[in-house]
Amino acid sequence: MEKLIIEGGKRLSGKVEISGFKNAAVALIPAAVLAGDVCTIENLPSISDVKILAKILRGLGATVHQKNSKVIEIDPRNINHCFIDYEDAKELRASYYFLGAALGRFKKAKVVYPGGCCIGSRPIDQHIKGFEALGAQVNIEHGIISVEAERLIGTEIYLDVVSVGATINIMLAATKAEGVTIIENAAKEPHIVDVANFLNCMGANVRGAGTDTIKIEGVQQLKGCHHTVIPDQIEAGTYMIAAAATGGDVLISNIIPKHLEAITAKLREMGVEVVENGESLRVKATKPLKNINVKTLVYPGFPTDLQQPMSSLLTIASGTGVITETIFEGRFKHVDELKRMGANIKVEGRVAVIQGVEKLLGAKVSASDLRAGAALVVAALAAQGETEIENVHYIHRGYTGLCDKLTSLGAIIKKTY
Ligand SMILES: CC(=O)N[C@H]1[C@@H](OP(=O)(O)OP(=O)(O)OC[C@H]2O[C@@H](n3ccc(=O)[nH]c3=O)[C@H](O)[C@@H]2O)O[C@H](CO)[C@@H](O)[C@@H]1O
Ligand SMILES: C=C(OP(=O)(O)O)C(=O)O
Repeated sequence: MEKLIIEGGKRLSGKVEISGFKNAAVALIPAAVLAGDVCTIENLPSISDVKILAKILRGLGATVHQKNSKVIEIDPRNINHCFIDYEDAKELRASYYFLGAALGRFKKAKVVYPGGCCIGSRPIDQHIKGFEALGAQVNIEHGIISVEAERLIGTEIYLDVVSVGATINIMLAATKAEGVTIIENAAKEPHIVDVANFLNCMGANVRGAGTDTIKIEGVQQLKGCHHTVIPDQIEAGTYMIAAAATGGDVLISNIIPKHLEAITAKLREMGVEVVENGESLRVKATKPLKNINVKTLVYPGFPTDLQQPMSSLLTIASGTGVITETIFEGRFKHVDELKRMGANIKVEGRVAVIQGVEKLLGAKVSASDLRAGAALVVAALAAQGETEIENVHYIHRGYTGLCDKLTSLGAIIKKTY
């Protein structure tokens, strides 16, 4: 089993280029099922979630050509069914996007209940509500979600909770429904816009993505297209936090600064210098940092996916900080691991109270999920001595070339097996 060994206490400096957004890429690949011709997707991250989705597509009959580590060509024309079994579906959350895409194209699909990070209960009732409103029958038996419709008819769907996954899934299915679908209380995350742009590039008619009302006018046929994935705001935020945690000076390039406003604002509140320059940000930190309060919210609020790395930074800031996790009730599993490194954190329900300590000390720790892994990497980079991180496969779900990127910034990090 792969482990990361990090010798902490090295100041990060230099330039790091951000890869394509995991959460956009993992929706775009299933969305290609809807296309009537070849789709080329560029700036893909090199992560295990993308590899699994490509494998699933091949299993369904698509021709998938990985032109290089960042570019994939998908010809979905030979797909004639959609059944995704436990072995594939359990590996990641985004397997649920095949439900919406295949429902749009074939009017039916079967996908085993999705996996993904174990960070709370993660129901999919809003996806189901949307599919049913469009006219589909949904059954869940033996862990398999089956959706089937004679016709999909556009309608108005109000989401009871703001859900990224439900917004995208309904958008995918509605793209080929008859008439107009309106999603109210839609999620506004940047990847919703990226998926809408991809669909529109194929000939769909999706308007309002990025606002809380999305209007989709169904079309009969979609074509192939070229699309470039937007930069990964969570990867960028993780490097910004890592730079701050090591008192570093790092240029984060290939980003959209607008997508990073919440993290930029919070780092500045801590005393970190963040300077925006076109498609890059320079993050410069001098210790000690001031502790702050952070509350996770839907976009444009502070992203839950950065809450765990951010909590590592708060452990070494002076004073007391409070983290309130409003999206996923189980997203504090990394806390016990941070405590092994000397962090002073008390969790009650959805709130973590963090009393900053002078330093963290390297220890043996284990990642429980993707961003817990990122949080432990941040803590290890800042800690005194050596940290050994287990369960690194979670980190590979979402970070392209983490070791190489960190090494180029001056970190001392190696893999062992
Ligand atoms: C592959 C992907 O893009 N994953 C992201 C996506 O996950 P995911 O799409 O699973 O997250 P959602 O936005 O759907 O979840 C937000 C909240 O809504 C709840 N909910 C969701 C759907 C539903 O049908 N019913 C319901 O109650 C969830 O339990 C959660 O409390 O958005 C999350 C929130 O930004 C991110 O942390 C994940 O990284
Ligand atoms: C929770 C995450 O991913 P997923 O939804 O794919 O489990 C994440 O990217 O932080």
